[in-house]
Formats: sequence, C-alpha cells, structure tokens
Amino acid sequence: MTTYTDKGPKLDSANYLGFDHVKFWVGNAKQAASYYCTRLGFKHIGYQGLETGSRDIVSHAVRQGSITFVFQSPLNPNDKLMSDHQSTHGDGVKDVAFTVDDARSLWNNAIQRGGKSIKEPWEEKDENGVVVMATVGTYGDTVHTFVERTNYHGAFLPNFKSTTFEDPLEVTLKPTHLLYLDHVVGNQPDLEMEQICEMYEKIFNFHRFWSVDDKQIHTEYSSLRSVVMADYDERIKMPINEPAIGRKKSQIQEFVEYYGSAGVQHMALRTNELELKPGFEPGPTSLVQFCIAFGSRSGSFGIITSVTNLRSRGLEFLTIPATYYDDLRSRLSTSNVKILEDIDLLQKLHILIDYDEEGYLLQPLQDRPTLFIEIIQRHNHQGFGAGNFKALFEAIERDQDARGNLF
Ligand SMILES: O=C(O)C(=O)Cc1ccc(O)cc1
Ligand SMILES: [Fe+2]
Repeated sequence: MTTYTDKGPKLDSANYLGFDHVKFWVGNAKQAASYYCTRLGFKHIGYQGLETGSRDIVSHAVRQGSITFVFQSPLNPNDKLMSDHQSTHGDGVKDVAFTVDDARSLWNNAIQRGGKSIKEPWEEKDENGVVVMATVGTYGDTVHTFVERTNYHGAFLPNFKSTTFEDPLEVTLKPTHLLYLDHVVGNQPDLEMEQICEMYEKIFNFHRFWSVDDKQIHTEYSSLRSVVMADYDERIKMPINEPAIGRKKSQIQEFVEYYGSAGVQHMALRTNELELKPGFEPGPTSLVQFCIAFGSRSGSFGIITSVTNLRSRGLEFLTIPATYYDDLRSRLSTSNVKILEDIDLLQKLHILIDYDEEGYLLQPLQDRPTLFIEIIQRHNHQGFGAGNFKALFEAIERDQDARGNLF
C-alpha cells in the first residue's frame, strides 16, 4: 500500500469544488429513477422531456444529501449514439460531472494537453441564472462534464422542471441517510490502468493519492491493482482498477467483459459518523441501540441505520462469513483501536470494518454484473479498505462463481 505526498502543481486559474452529479444512460429512465427512490431513498427533484421542450432525451434527476443522480434515455427511434451505448454497455454511468469554478479554463487546459473534447463550453440559462458546462472524454465511453454554477441559484440545472409529485410510498419507508458521494471507481482492461492514471495527471491535473498492487490485494484465485486519483484539494477521488493475472478470472475482468469496455464499476455513498452527545457513556450494546432509537438527538445517523433501512427497503448486500467477525474480534482484543459500534450488529448487517472506516457493498444494481454501490462511513480516515480486501473479494467471488464467471 502506498500513500503519496506530491500533489503536483496547483492550477492558478481553476479549481474543482467536488462531485456535481452522476449521469446514467439507461433503457428506461423513469423506472430507473423510481428504483433509486424506493430502494435507496433518493427523492425525485427534476425532469426534462417532451413537456419541457426536450425533444430527443428524457432526464429524471434524483437527490439524497448532496448526491445527485440523473437518469437519461433516448425518446426517438434510431438514436444511434444512445442506442449503441445501450446495446454495448447496458445501463451504466455515462458522465461523472464535477462542480468547478471555471469550466472554460479547465476545458481549455484539458484540450491543450491532449484531452478529447466531447462538447465545447456552452451555457444554459433560465430565470435562476446561468450555468457554464464543458465535457471531456475519459476511460471507455465515460465522460467528465465541468459544471460552473457560481451564477446559478436553481435546485439543479436550468430548464429542469421541479418535481411536485409526492410519492405516497416515500412516507411509508424509513430514511436511508446517505449524504455524500465519496468516490467513483473506474475499471480498466488489463494493463491499461497506468495510462489512465497518467491521463488524470496530465489532462485533469489530478494526482496519485493512494495505491495498492496485486501482491497486496489478492485472494486464492484473483488479484488486482488500484490507484486512487484525486484533484489538488482532494475533494474528488477517482480510484482506477485493473485486473492482474491470478488463477481464475478477476472480478475486474468480469466487469470489463460485461460492460464491453472500461467504465464505472462502483460509487461509494457516505453516511454520517455517529456523533455522540458529550458525556454520554453507554454500555457497549446500548450505544448502537441508542443511536438507532434516538439518532436525531445526536444529530446524525451512521452506517448501521443506513444499512438497516436499506435492507428494510429490499436492497441486497454481499454476504460476509462469520469467520471474518471472529478474526476481527480477536484482532481488536489486542489493538488500541476501539470500534464504537456493536460488532454483533455489524456482523448481523454484514458490514466490513477497516479500523476507522466501515464499508459495505451492494450487489449489482442492474441485470448485468457491472455497476454496484458501496455504503461507507468514515471516522477520520481517508483510506480505502485495504484491511478488508481479502474478505470482500472472497465475498464478491462467491457471487461471481454463482454467475458461472469464476473459472
Ligand atoms: O475500498 C474500497 O473503497 C473498495 O471499494 C474496495 C473494492 C476495490 C476494488 C473492487 O473491485 C471492489 C471493491
Ligand atoms: Fe470503494
């Protein structure tokens, strides 16, 4: 495992401010948006389609905390670009958009350094102001749109019709408390990781933040390499993975085969940390029960509440064996680290714990074994779950085997 200190030069003219939104190209945008609302607890916030004058593409925007997803589908027959994308990739992430303070300048920088222009800078306006955007290609058919919204005060983007429909199901379901997009991971074909990392350095002015190689990350059957790329201020983290040769097919290779190219493999959605009332000294099990029952008193909800409520909405998660928790208990008994949560409850919910960082992976969210979502809680820890990789990858491999793809 390597951590890096050299952030490279800071551009004096333009900064990344964070993830703006993630745009999916899917077969049926309305239904996909509805799934993310009922199963994951997002709220529908905006729409563009025939009724709003968008004649070719329909868009449904959903939001939870600061996480915004947009689902798009073509409206007309023979939309070659979108239908080719659909037949190659199935439903997937098309655009990981970044909020920036100067879209034109970042686009100019990227293009001058050899970046692929997908769309030159353009403006969109409505009564709430103006947004400047520009789009540059990244791995596979995936793109990054720079979104400059300093002069915009609307809920999302110009010319999205705000949602007035109140979903009657929503009030019957428990809130899932997802707050931020923590990282967005791109899988690359074999031996393409390094050139993609160099592209992030050169075209997007990102730097290497953290990495692991196949000697550190492997199971009995497979292995992978991963480098986390980040912008200068480390608000945006884009891990890049590639398969490494093992005895059986890597899960990264399985992704690339089913997605048809490099693409977004997973997005990690962050929950709050548990914040305890000062002076509150609970016993080891009452702590978690307190937080679930009275979370609003402590002002926040953590991963236990999120995963409990996501499960109650019918979401399925990876299965982690009891041996993982037995091993964790014995490691913790000789460590200074104290886990605030009740390990029995973490075990019941199949949550993985890398000291100070807790994560959880959902299985694929569409029929192809491509995109999945990770739920993560961090306690002052900016790492990636290196301590969990083996248990995690073995759990992923059991599912891969059930799909007939571990050979
Ligand atoms: O640590 C993290 O954030 C992870 O997401 C772990 C991970 C890394 C690579 C994979 O193919 C699947 C999961
Ligand atoms: Fe992750």
